[in-house]
Amino acid sequence: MQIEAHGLGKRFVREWIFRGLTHTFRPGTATAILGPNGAGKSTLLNTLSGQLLASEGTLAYSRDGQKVAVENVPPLLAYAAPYLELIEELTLTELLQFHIRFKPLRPGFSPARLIELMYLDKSRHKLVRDFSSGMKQRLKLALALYSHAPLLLLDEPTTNLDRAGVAWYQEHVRATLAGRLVLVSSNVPEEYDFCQEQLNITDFGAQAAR
Ligand SMILES: Nc1ncnc2c1ncn2[C@@H]1O[C@H](COP(=O)(O)OP(=O)(O)OP(=O)(O)O)[C@@H](O)[C@H]1O
Repeated sequence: MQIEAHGLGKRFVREWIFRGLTHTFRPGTATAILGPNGAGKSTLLNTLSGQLLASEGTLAYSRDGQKVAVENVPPLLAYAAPYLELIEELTLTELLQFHIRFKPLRPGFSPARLIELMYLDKSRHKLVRDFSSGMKQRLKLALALYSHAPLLLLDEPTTNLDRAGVAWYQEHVRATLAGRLVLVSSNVPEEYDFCQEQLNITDFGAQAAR
């Protein structure tokens, strides 16, 4: 998956969040989107993935040299972020079975395998509502990392994770990078130290929370 942004800008009402962003995000690369709180990292991720409409500029998506229309991006996208909700009324097993009907897992992976990888065997029949915040984050990450999707967006991926959880993230993000376009929004080096590229959103007019 490749994303070409040209002169990209996003404004909420009269406030420009970023402007003039021209960059090609190439397949098989991982880019860290850096910047202070409130600068617009999440807004940029959502704009790049077509979930928010850009206020100016253009975005072009392609996969294996073929153009991809913006409305066809969602099935190609796996996304983990603090503001994306899990279905709390389901048990872990029910949630995985429901989720994979819309977002299949990578070939060779099953819900049972994912539960093992997350070390959540004892919680397979527990309601997601009753998970700790760290367990929920590990679940969100596993669903994104192990989805069969060529575009992976990770927004503040170690939110709520303890040391063991951070080590788990680092192991599994590296295990699932190959061939994907990965964008990580972060302020924490341990979340993005595998990224070959860095893009600082303040270079495009963004400012800290105001
Ligand atoms: N839907 C919206 N309407 C109006 N303003 C918005 C909207 N979404 C975000 N903003 C504003 O855009 C700016 C950037 O927010 P964003 O969440 O993208 O920053 P961030 O860099 O991801 O922050 P953090 O590091 O704190 O998560 C903030 O000033 C925020 O209030």
